Amino acid sequence: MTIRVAVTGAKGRMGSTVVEAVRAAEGMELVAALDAEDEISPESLNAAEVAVDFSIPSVTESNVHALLDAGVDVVVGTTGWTEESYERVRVHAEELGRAVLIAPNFAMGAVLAMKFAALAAPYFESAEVIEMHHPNKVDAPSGTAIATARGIGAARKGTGLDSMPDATQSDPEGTRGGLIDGVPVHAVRLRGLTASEEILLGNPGEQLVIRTDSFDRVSFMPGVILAIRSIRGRVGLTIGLDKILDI
Ligand SMILES: NC(=O)C1=CN([C@@H]2O[C@H](COP(=O)(O)OP(=O)(O)OC[C@H]3O[C@@H](n4cnc5c(N)ncnc54)[C@H](OP(=O)(O)O)[C@@H]3O)[C@@H](O)[C@H]2O)C=CC1
Ligand SMILES: O=C(O)C1=N[C@H](C(=O)O)C[C@H](O)C1
Repeated sequence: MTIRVAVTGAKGRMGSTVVEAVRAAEGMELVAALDAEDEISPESLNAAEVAVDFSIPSVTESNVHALLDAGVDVVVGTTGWTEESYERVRVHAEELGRAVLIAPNFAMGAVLAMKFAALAAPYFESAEVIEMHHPNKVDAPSGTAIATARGIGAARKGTGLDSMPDATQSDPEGTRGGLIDGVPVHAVRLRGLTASEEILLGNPGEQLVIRTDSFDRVSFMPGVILAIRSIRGRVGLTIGLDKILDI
């Protein structure tokens, strides 16, 4: 059976790539391509069953609520989510018996890098995350870096690795990065990049580096298409593509 798909943020870098991917996908039909100027309503969604949101961090939550009210399940790649906004969407989706999947990164390499980092984290004294993106990105740090740092922080809990070795006493310019769950996170914006992340893990005399690079936005498309196919039949909020891949 054909899945009727709508895209919100359809004129953006990711949205326009998703539009092409849905058009090319077997068993899917693109029935609506909405952007900033378009209202989200049952009419504008044109009987879509699943909507994919790649808009901007400041509007994604309200888009998701509007999409749920309009009667569709929602796949979200937009960043900017907090524990509070997750909770509001979880409650709304459960009330309506609908499904929302929010993933900070749909690229296989990035999903696995987050997993590998959490797996390695309890065995290293030091861990730092460096995310590197194109200079048009509006948010920092990246959603992927936040999720990576949270995964590392959670994996270190209860292991005796209370804090990381760091003798820094003075850093008036904040060059040691931002701390997320105790993990230093550094953001680079560089012309020529698309999306990269490096996780550095250190012990006396050794280092493990986990690196993932998206050179092209096509890297995110297999994950987005898989999410569209998998979301039907689920209820409530799912966070992360790893849950769909069951890894
Ligand atoms: N999960 C993942 O795998 C990935 C996630 N991302 C995330 O996806 C998001 C989008 O990134 P990117 O495509 O580069 O950004 P862009 O700025 O290229 O695209 C965003 C689009 O959304 C539009 N928009 C603005 N307001 C609304 C609205 N209310 N409703 C619908 N659309 C709206 C923008 O229009 P206008 O320009 O007129 O404001 C623009 O066309 C970011 O949060 C980014 O971090 C990116 C890559 C992969
Ligand atoms: O804005 C981007 O480009 C990306 N955003 C996501 C993020 O913030 O993690 C995913 C990927 O890194 C590309």
